[in-house]
Amino acid sequence: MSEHKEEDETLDEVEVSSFKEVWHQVAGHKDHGSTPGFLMGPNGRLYKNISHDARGEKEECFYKKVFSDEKFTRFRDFIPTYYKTILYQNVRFMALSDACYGFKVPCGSDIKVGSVDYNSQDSSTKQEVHKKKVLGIAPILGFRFAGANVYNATDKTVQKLDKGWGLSFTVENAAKKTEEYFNDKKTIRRDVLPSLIRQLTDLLEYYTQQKLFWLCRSSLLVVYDGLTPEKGTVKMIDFAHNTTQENPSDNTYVEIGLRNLIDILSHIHRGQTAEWKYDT
Ligand SMILES: Nc1ncnc2c1ncn2[C@@H]1O[C@H](COP(=O)(O)OP(=O)(O)OP(=O)(O)O)[C@@H](O)[C@H]1O
Ligand SMILES: O=P(O)(O)O[C@@H]1[C@H](O)[C@H](O)[C@@H](OP(=O)(O)O)[C@H](OP(=O)(O)O)[C@H]1O
Repeated sequence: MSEHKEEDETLDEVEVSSFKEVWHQVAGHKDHGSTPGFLMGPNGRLYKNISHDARGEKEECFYKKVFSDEKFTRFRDFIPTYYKTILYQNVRFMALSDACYGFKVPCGSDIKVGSVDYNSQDSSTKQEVHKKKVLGIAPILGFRFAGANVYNATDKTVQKLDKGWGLSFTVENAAKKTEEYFNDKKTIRRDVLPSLIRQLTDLLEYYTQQKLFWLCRSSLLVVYDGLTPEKGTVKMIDFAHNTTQENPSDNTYVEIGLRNLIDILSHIHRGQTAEWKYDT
């Protein structure tokens, strides 16, 4: 459990009284023991609990670095905005922009990117856990869905596609499975794809040319609106395991995932899901 810091801000009554449970959370820790993993605040802010262990503090350091060092200016476009760290009921939370803010029905998916799920900074036990874990096709495709929310336009409900769904992907069915995330039971939401593909392509271009950091176990948070045509956003989240560049080939792990995801989304957009083949 990390100590609170002098610069942590306490919140006023108005801000605290507007805290709500995060109903659109897709994956990740819902809580850390008796404290919530996330809280939803006013004005499109999301508060992430960083008091649980060293991972929280490491992620906070990364956000603080990105939002203070101008070398990272371009990267800021691809991640939630970090505002401040606050202390609430003796627990530290980072105040971030909520990627789902302004969406009528946010259909979010949490896509872990990278063909490896551990790095040299993980303890040997953690490395072993991740090596042994059955992660389906992630090592081949470079991405896996940790979960997704999809709007069902027929009965007007939001359906959860869980971790089991993400692990049921194979190299043969990956495009068809990904398409399920865009299927609202009336139509395949191809209208949202050009914007999502463009944002992913921009991120890929940035990530492959930068030499500042390497991400491990980070996710793409892809969100489109279940009700509004063409509305979608992509943000990279979860930075507890970033490292500075150790080996020039390390960034290719994430690059592979981004390339394959963009390729699959492009096939879905063209209505060519059946033709998609893993390009070895
Ligand atoms: N800035 C954000 N805007 C909207 N939703 C977010 C944001 N950050 C996180 N979330 C939601 O919370 C979920 C978990 O986020 P995150 O991966 O940061 O948490 P975590 O507990 O560190 O995850 P893990 O268990 O994978 O380490 C995401 O899948 C997403 O639904
Ligand atoms: O996606 P899955 O299969 O649920 O696996 C989890 C995922 O790899 C998280 O990224 C990881 O948290 P960190 O990245 O913060 O280490 C968590 O570790 P944990 O169980 O030790 O929290 C894993 O259980």
